[in-house]
Amino acid sequence: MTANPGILIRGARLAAALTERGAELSAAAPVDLRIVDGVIVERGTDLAPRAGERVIEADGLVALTGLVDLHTHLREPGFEQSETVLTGTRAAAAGGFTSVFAMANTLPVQDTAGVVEQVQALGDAGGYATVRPIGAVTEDLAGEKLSEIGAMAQSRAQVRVFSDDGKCVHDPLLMRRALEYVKTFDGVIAQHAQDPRLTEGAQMNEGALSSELGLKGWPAVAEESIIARDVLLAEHTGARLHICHLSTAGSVEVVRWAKARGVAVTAEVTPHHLILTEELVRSYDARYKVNPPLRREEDVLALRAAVADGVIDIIATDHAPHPLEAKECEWDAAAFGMVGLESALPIALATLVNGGHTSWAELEVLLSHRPAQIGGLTGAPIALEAGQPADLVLVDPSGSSVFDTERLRGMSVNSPYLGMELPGSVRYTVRRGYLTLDDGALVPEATVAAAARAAGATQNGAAAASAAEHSEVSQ
Ligand SMILES: NC(=O)N[C@@H](CC(=O)O)C(=O)O
Ligand SMILES: [Zn+2]
Ligand SMILES: [Zn+2]
Repeated sequence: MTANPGILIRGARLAAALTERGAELSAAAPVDLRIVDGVIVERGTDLAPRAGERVIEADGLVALTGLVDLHTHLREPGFEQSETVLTGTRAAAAGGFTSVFAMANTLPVQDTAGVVEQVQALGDAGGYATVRPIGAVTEDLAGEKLSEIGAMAQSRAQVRVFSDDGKCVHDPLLMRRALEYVKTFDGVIAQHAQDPRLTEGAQMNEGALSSELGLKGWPAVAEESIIARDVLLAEHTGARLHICHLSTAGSVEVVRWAKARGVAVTAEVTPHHLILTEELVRSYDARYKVNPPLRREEDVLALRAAVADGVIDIIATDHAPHPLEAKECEWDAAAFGMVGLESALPIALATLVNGGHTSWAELEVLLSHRPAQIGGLTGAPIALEAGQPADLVLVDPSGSSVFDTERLRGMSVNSPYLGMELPGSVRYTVRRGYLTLDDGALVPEATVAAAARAAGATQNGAAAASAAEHSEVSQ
């Protein structure tokens, strides 16, 4: 029956066991994990290898449940010169991600059941990661009329997260209606908080430096005022609100206040807003042009502290690939956005774990459990123990290396970290019991696609097949 003889991981340290900030790896006992047919079937010590089993020696490696990115731009359909679902999920696997939520700013926009189902199917076929499409809040992201939220939620893609990301849902009545709508099925609105009037033509963080450089400023209040409004709307409607890419100290204070009031708000921060500052804009190198813009050192420190004290719930990459010509131009003409899937874990190590702001166990929550929970992702593990789905990542936290284009596995190279020395590396990614990243090398497409098909036939396949039958009957 078992086509796949399984995997035995020996001597890994579980992130979940490293609960103290600043703890050495030796604070956790090494454990072995046996994986068969997409499930962790055994956890113990000194497990004996079985015939045909792939043995991974994980001494010195940390095991986390597979990373989940709530904010990825996969660009397909429409912008395949930047990324495709396949290339973006390869980048995800290289970064230790087993699931990604794909933003809706594609062409056509992910604002119908047909488009979200297409994106999800492309993810399923590739097999490098679970792709959960995000639905647009408004038709064509135009901010004028609500999209087919219900149809997307009921589609095979079962959309739970809705966002006009790239654009702010600015009309307060539309925002209110969207929140009311998603509340009926426990969905969530992920807001790109940017007041469009306050940021017309804006190019970088507003302050002394923007004046000095002669670039139009993007004030912190453009973000903070939308967050303040939306947490009040979330409180009023009782719906779940998620704030994308928090970038200012003031935003942290607004979210802190909202949480203290009991509002159902969650917040994300990107790796780049945890490490980079506006000073980089002095170079006029458009790799540093991003939305929201890089802010001041004070903001970076406030964001790290907010992760440490739980005001910020998750880290999300906002992986935003762009072709060279969109970046190798004058600052004003360049596109906003940075790739981030492959660098997320090293940056999180550099800024949070190695800095003593979070433990490994907290990092696993920030990059895996909590984003899964916010996005309503089903079938993701909540612990690496027997009976759980085998989505996991093995990370080598030791050493550091220069981050170069070799490390980028998507189509675009607009990373702000090229040439920087970053700690740690992702060694193995296991999705549904099969390898997508093997000792730092991506597993070939045909192998992964075949493994995904086989995995579909055993576990989730049963549910998917019955859902498909059901939808055929009901059509
Ligand atoms: N973050 C970015 O700078 N760009 C994103 C849009 C967005 O996330 O707002 C993109 O789609 O390129
Ligand atoms: Zn955005
Ligand atoms: Zn985005």
